[in-house]
Amino acid sequence: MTTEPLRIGTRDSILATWQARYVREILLENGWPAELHYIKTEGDRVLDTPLPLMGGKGVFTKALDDALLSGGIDLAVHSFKDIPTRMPDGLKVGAVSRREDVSDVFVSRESASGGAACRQKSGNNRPSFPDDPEYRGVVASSSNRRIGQWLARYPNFRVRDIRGNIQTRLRKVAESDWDGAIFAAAGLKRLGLQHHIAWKIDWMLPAPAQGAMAVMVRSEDERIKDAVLPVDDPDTSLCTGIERDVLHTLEGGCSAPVGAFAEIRGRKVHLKVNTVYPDGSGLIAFEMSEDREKAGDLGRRAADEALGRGADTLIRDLREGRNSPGAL
Ligand SMILES: NCc1[nH]cc(CCC(=O)O)c1CC(=O)O
Repeated sequence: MTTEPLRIGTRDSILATWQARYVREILLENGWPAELHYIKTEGDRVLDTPLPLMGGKGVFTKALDDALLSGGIDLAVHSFKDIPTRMPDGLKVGAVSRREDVSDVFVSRESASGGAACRQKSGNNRPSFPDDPEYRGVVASSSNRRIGQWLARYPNFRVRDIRGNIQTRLRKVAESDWDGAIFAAAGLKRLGLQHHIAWKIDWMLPAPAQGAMAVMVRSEDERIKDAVLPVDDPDTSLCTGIERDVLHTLEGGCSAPVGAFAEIRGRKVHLKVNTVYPDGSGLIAFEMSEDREKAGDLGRRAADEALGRGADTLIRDLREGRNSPGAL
């Protein structure tokens, strides 16, 4: 039995590092010392291109997949929502962590710099700008899903692209003349930056697997698969698996405007799905539930339901470069 520490591959952003350290703690508690290996991905290097234009698939994961396959690292820790639904040959998800807050939140120009002073009382998710459909505001996001859902609700907003790690994005918002930007609550909370949240966007559906971490391992590496098992939360694994099945069946990449959120309520799994054009038109939204024991194909069935309701046209239009229905 060797005593070499396990090698955990991670991106070098502070969120990625926090997540890799979280996994390292659990491994250590279970008798597996481990060290972090920092690896830059295309998504870290190329910061001047909007995410949906970067070819989507695996911009935050490919360099870590390659390091796993070549044996340079033993496991890789990711935000699960950044992992393409099509797994590279030879790799698999070995564990899915319990979820942080899954919601998307609004960081206003004021809360990006000031924080707590402008924070609203919890339970009050009222917008930080005039809640008037005529209001012509500006919101920043590089996610088609967030932009589409936002414009479906606030069609008079203009949209700005925003890239970079969490601190960079907070700084950009603070220095901007925008109303604010949309962030994942999970990232801000993990880093103790929740005081920058102005309000929770409680009507927005998160990305499939948002708020969960996933540990990637080599499919054949029994030793590492055993080591990472204590990180796994079976309920989160079930729910995020269903959400990712929706995206996979719709054949949307990680930049597809697909929201999906599954949660366990008693004996049932309850799933919410929506799809929308990035210009805010053509919103399709519905819910389905199924007994836990029979929920194995809930994600696929929900995707079929979405296709029947018109998501087939959306997927075709986006693949052919049309961002709104009928636009040629
Ligand atoms: N796409 C980048 C990304 N990937 C995971 C998170 C946050 C953590 C999570 O959602 O699990 C973020 C930042 C964001 O969306 O604001």
